[in-house]
Amino acid sequence: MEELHPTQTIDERAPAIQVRDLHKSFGDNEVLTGIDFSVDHGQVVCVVGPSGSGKSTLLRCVNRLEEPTSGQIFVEGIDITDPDTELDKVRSRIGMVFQQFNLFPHMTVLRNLTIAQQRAKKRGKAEAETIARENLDKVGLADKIHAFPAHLSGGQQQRVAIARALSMNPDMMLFDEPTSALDPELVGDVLDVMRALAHDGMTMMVVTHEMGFAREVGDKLVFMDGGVIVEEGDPVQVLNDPQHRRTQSFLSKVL
Ligand SMILES: Nc1ncnc2c1ncn2[C@@H]1O[C@H](COP(=O)(O)OP(=O)(O)OP(=O)(O)O)[C@@H](O)[C@H]1O
Repeated sequence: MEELHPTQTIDERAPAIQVRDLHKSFGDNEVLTGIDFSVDHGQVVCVVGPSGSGKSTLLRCVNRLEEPTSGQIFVEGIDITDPDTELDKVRSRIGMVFQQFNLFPHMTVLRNLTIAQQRAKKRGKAEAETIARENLDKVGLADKIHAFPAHLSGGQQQRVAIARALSMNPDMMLFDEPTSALDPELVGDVLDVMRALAHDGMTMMVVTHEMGFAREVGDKLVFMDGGVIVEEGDPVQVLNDPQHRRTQSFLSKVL
């Protein structure tokens, strides 16, 4: 039997995500300047910080949409910065939801959910459609299966994007400002879906300024500024305890 390289083996006891001394530069602009943190299985970690502080870059490094300049990132014990790691296998364990939904506009909702399953997971059409229907039901959009994205509200499109990510059976989900592009009245439905996922035990890393969500389901609140984590802790404590005044001062300006 082929021997596995140690860093290629999933370690169930390891944190879901562990980041060590992560640096990322674009040219001579160092955007992440030494990030250390971890996310345990089933935890919900919310990330806040000013525009340009590196929040999206951090998420994008975790699923290797960006290549770190230095440092290490372990996903379930696998070092994804190791050149020997098969990135596609690790990426398939991580679902990502973007601010702008990123649905294919020329495809129906159903096709948006089946295409990656068929291509990346090699599922047959019938199986992919069954899984798609289950996940659309979960986000309350079973009746929109044949609609095109342009005929849905922003909130509905984002719920389709969440259902699409779930259809790949991820172990964890990364959300990059999932409600920032939505009209205020549509935010609640998306947050309800995310709350339900959190209650089901999904491991989640969420860039968001929705502090009601962080308080209610977040296990950790991380404040980034200038490419580093400035403060972190239990959301209720970070939001109330004077010790975390830098996070509070930032939030008081943006909320
Ligand atoms: N592909 C890229 N090429 C060059 N610079 C980039 C790239 N991506 C991000 N940056 C720069 O990195 C810095 C951090 O960007 P990032 O998007 O991670 O911040 P952010 O905290 O998520 O901001 P926002 O809240 O506005 O989305 C910014 O100065 C940005 O211009």
